Parts: sequence; structure tokens; C-alpha cells
Amino acid sequence: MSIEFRDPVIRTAPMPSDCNNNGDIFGGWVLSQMDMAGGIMAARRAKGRTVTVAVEAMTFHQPIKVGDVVSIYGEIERVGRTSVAVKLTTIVTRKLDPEEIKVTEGIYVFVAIDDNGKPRPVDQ
Ligand SMILES: CCCCCCCCCCCCCCCC(=O)SCCNC(=O)CCNC(=O)[C@H](O)C(C)(C)COP(=O)(O)OP(=O)(O)OC[C@H]1O[C@@H](n2cnc3c(N)ncnc32)[C@H](O)[C@@H]1OP(=O)(O)O
Repeated sequence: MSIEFRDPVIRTAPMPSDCNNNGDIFGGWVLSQMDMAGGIMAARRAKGRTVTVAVEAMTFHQPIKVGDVVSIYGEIERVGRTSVAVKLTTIVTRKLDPEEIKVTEGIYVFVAIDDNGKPRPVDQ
């Protein structure tokens, strides 16, 4: 299903306090939002706790600005023995403009962990 017809995992609006020294939204803010979106998807897929082990192929295509509505879409990219990779794409709309702009994408890898923080198998 294409992005336009799916629900985002997270939809939010950044605040002026989320800006960097250029006045755009700080990259760390969006990385964190993507981590949360991927963490929700991975925890659902792994049916329990997961931790982020790696971020692969992260690209910042366009800046995010105050006033943007930020939507993060996710899809499961692959499932390993203990890991779940989630492809995350961030789309914004700017103020009242309905145009959807892809601003970031990346693949976040999560590992399912047990109560001792050790990797545990994910149902295939
Ligand atoms: C129930 C529903 C609830 C729903 C509602 C929940 C809501 C919930 C929302 C939370 C949203 C916040 C999400 C933030 C999540 C953090 O902020 S987590 C904090 C940051 N991360 C950490 O602190 C993790 C620190 N690292 C570790 O503890 C250990 O390295 C780990 C991750 C447990 C792995 O341990 P290890 O012994 O090194 O594991 P190892 O067996 O070598 O590898 C395990 C798997 O990882 C893969 N892997 C290892 N390194 C890499 C790498 N560099 N690249 C790719 N893959 C790798 C391996 O290939 C292997 O995969 P499989 O082949 O088994 O599939």
C-alpha cells in the first residue's frame, strides 16, 4: 500500500525549542521520533521489549521547519532470528500547503530482548 493510504505510526508538530542553530529542526529530534516509531513497530512485531541496535541508510533529504506537520510511516523491512528491521519514512506538510514532502528515510534495526537484556528469538 502506498504511503498516502496508510496511517503514520507517529504524527507530531515540532516546536521552536526543537530547532538547531540554523533555525531548522534539529536532526537529532527527527532521529528520535523515527526511533520511537520504529520501536513501536518492532515491539509489536516481536511481541515484547526491543532495543535499537543500528541505524542503516539514513538520509536527510530536506529540512523540517517549525509549522510543519511531521508524519512518520513504517514498514517491516526484514525479520531475522532476533532482529527486526523497520524502514521509516518521514513526510511533512508545510503550514496550510497540502503537498507532502519526503524529508528523511532510514532503516532502523531493533533486537528483541528478554528480561536480562539478552537477545531472544522473534516468531517467524
Ligand atoms: C508488546 C507491544 C508493545 C507495543 C508498545 C511498545 C512501545 C515501545 C516504544 C519504545 C520506543 C522507543 C524506542 C527506543 C529504543 C532505545 O532507545 S534502545 C536504547 C539504545 N540501544 C541500546 O542501548 C542497545 C545496546 N545494545 C545491546 O544491548 C546489545 O548490543 C543487543 C542489542 C542486545 C545485542 O546483543 P548482542 O549480544 O550483540 O547480539 P547478537 O546476538 O550479536 O545480535 C543480535 C541481532 O542483532 C543483529 N545486529 C547486531 N549488531 C548489528 C548491527 N550493527 N547492525 C545490524 N544488525 C545488528 C544481529 O545480526 C542479530 O540479528 P539476528 O540475526 O539474530 O536477527
